[in-house]
Amino acid sequence: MELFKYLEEFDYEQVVFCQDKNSGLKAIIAIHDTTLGPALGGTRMWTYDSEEDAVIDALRLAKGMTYKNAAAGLNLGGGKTVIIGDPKTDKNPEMFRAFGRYIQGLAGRYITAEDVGTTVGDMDLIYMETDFVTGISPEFGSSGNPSPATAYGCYLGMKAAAKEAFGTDSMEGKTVAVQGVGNVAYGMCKHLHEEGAKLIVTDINEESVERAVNDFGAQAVGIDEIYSVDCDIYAPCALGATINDDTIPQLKAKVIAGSANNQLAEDRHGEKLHELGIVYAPDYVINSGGVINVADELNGYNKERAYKQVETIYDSLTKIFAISKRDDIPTHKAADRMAEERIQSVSQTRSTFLQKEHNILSRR
Ligand SMILES: NC(=O)c1ccc[n+]([C@@H]2O[C@H](COP(=O)([O-])OP(=O)(O)OC[C@H]3O[C@@H](n4cnc5c(N)ncnc54)[C@H](O)[C@@H]3O)[C@@H](O)[C@H]2O)c1
Ligand SMILES: CC(C)C[C@H](N)C(=O)O
Repeated sequence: MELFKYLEEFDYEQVVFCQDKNSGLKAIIAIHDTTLGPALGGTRMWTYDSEEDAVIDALRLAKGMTYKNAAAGLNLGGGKTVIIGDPKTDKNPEMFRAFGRYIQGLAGRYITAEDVGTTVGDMDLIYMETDFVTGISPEFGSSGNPSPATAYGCYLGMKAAAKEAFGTDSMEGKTVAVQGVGNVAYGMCKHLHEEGAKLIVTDINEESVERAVNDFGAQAVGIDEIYSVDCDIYAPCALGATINDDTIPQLKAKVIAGSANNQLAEDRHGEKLHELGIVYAPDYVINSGGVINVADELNGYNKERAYKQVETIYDSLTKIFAISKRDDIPTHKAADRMAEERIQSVSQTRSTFLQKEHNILSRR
């Protein structure tokens, strides 16, 4: 790929390639934009088909974090890391310590946390080498695993989308088709089940499916069946790009609301959903509960304060749906506009030189 051409097109600030032969670390840290503050975004560990795929994933996810953090009202920029490898077989403590030293080298321009394939234990190893990591064990004064907060935000965001589509935000009797019942989706399903929703689930991991069937009476379906099942809401909670040319014609859902990052394969798929009258909750808004929760650590973590801020996801989505209707634009465009306006207005207030930035990392 022509890397610099891509960086210029989407205005990335920095990409760092990290290699440690001893531990097998191969990581890419992408920093998209730090106008609002240091770039905060998780670390994903995944087996990629090629190094180029890994670079592209890091870049797309980092840009998503810029928009997510801006739309969530956080004073944080966007960045993300991918570690190339199988999280089940390729991890070792030295790998995360080596990675922590690379983060320390960025001197606070980038702060990490969990994403797919990484755990609180991995964050604790990074913390041995750097302070610029969140989502570490609560014993250190941290918020721990961000998934429950993300799950709560997705549940509330789904209710806001249901209100838009069905005129009521009650989940009672609604059928939700969930793709991937991992950390976030399990918590989201718990909230939905408690409110009386019917669940249809799929996952490549059989144990995850069984857990949802046993705990919530969910109906299990095959991996490819999830798009076409009879349901009110489709919740993509695995990996990205599942809203595409193949899947859109299969959907019976009137709402798409789930935790996965980068759900639209391309922008035009968001336009197609708008044309079809399907209410799409933009991914980076509905799934911002986790980052809102870990970001609270920068002020000294307070769960009550953090969850109150997570609850604003409902109102943010309601506002986005209103802009989409008013201006007849797809919801993902309305969300982008909201995020870009915030970055633009803060960049103007920050044009005056200040010797020492306030409140960047007052730490736990
Ligand atoms: N964990 C968080 O706080 C958080 C925050 C924001 C966004 N997200 C996003 O939400 C998504 C889920 O995150 P998570 O932490 O629950 O991850 P996870 O790994 O715990 O769960 C993902 C689940 O999807 C399953 N899966 C993978 N490919 C699949 C496929 N093709 N079909 C069906 N199932 C498949 C996996 O087996 C796993 O059970 C990711 O896209 C992540 O980036 C997570
Ligand atoms: C907890 C966060 C910093 C990262 C999270 N995985 C996200 O995509 O939002």
